[in-house]
Amino acid sequence: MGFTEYYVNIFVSLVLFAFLGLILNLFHELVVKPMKLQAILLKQGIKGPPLSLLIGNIREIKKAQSSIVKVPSTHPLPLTTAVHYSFHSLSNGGNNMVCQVFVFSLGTTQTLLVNQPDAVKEITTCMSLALGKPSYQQKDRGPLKILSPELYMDNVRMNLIVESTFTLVDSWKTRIEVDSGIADIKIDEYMRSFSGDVISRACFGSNYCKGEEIFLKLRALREAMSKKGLSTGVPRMRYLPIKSNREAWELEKEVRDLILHVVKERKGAATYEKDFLQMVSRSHRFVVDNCKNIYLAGYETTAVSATWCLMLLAANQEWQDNVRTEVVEICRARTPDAGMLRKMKLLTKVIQESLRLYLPVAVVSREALEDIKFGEIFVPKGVNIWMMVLALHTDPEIWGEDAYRFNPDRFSNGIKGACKLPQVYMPFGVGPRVCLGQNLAMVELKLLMSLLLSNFSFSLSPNYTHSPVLRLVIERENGVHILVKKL
Ligand code: HEM
Repeated sequence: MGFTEYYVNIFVSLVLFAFLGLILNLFHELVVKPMKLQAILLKQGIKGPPLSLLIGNIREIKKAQSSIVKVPSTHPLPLTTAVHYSFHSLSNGGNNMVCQVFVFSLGTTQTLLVNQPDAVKEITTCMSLALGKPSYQQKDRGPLKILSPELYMDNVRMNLIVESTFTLVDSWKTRIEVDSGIADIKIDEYMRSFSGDVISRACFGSNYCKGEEIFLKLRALREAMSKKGLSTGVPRMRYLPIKSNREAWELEKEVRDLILHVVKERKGAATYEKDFLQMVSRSHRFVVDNCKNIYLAGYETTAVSATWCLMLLAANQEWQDNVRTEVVEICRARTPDAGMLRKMKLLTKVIQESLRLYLPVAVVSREALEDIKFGEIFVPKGVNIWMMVLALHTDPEIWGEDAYRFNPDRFSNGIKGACKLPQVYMPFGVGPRVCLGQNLAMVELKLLMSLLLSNFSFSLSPNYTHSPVLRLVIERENGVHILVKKL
């Protein structure tokens, strides 16, 4: 054997070994592991739809989602969000050992869906003990910590939010003038611009115009992913070079470039010292991932919450009038500050109730990082646990007969007084990975609502149809139309 031939043979053998290793690894990840996890769950009587290779039961999930019950547009509104029925319809028998859980698989991942209070008690404990990390998210919060609102919700940031709110108020005043006194406004885009503007200014030191391209691309990315069922989480399938993935990769690259551009600009302009980007000085990948998280986590969520809250105020005139009276009395024609916002008890109750019924994030998820036990149920490491917070927020056994009704008064004695199991109220999640922006979000919502209420009155437009749908967040399929009048 010649010298060259010898090396070629070694090279070919190495390639073959590597290929074989890859095939074995894929077989283990895609077939052996999910089957093993499913067998452990099955042994305990926890069944799920049959597992099909690679795509799991994504088809069933999609089918169930598309058959969501549409709630008719009637006044007063039936506030049943209907969305969670799509998940209930997937349950094949459930299990009544400790809780009603059922398993479904997202591609190669086994997921337990939990919506029973007994199990939630155990799960929230597990979350608080940091035994799980949010599924499909980075393990380390990293520089996200700097958003800790106790530290950073100060007057400067507050003023930035006020500026964003006034931009919105002014644009509505112009619309009302053009429409001779009363405007029929589809509020969704306005709420998105507002929320995007706040994130851009308060965390990234730019305004919505600059951030807009990033938000639009992120939205397109989100849509591309949810269209293909990828948002429901099939981690390994994300790497296959199929058309939808290639589209998503292209968008991801564009978002990355745009974010890095903002980062570079920020480095050159020393303005607001607590600006998020100035505090982050690690690798590009790390910066981009964290910025993407903030843009995504803080943008749609707040926009959607504001939209639903306004819809509820428009549909409940008495509450609207009462909250307006409270705001006017506290503010006395001054711009609200932190002290004034704290005194707005009625507004706080309205926002809490709105976040109960129309919480943007319907599912809080964790991946078991080690074997754990929930009551009698053994959950092996690697299984994802999805908590259907939406179902828990509207369970009559927890909230009483009027669980589906808009009744902010239930929060008169705080969350503890509002329901039997206060730990199930978790619009911002729970445990060590609880939402980092919750205080910022509450301040945003309070400022926005108080300034809108002191400038305008609202009612539902005849063009409004009640159609909440569960995508990545609970949003409205046809948008929320309200009639807005200047006071
Ligand atoms: C009404 C508005 C908002 C709602 C309802 C909301 C809700 C949530 C929920 C449910 C989670 C998951 C928590 C868990 O898994 O336990 C989360 C995570 C997160 N939120 Fe929010 N959020 C809102 C606004 C914001 C804002 C304005 C920001 C930042 C500017 C933000 C930043 C984050 C971040 C960074 C995380 C990930 C935390 C981690 O993984 O450690 N959120 N949010």
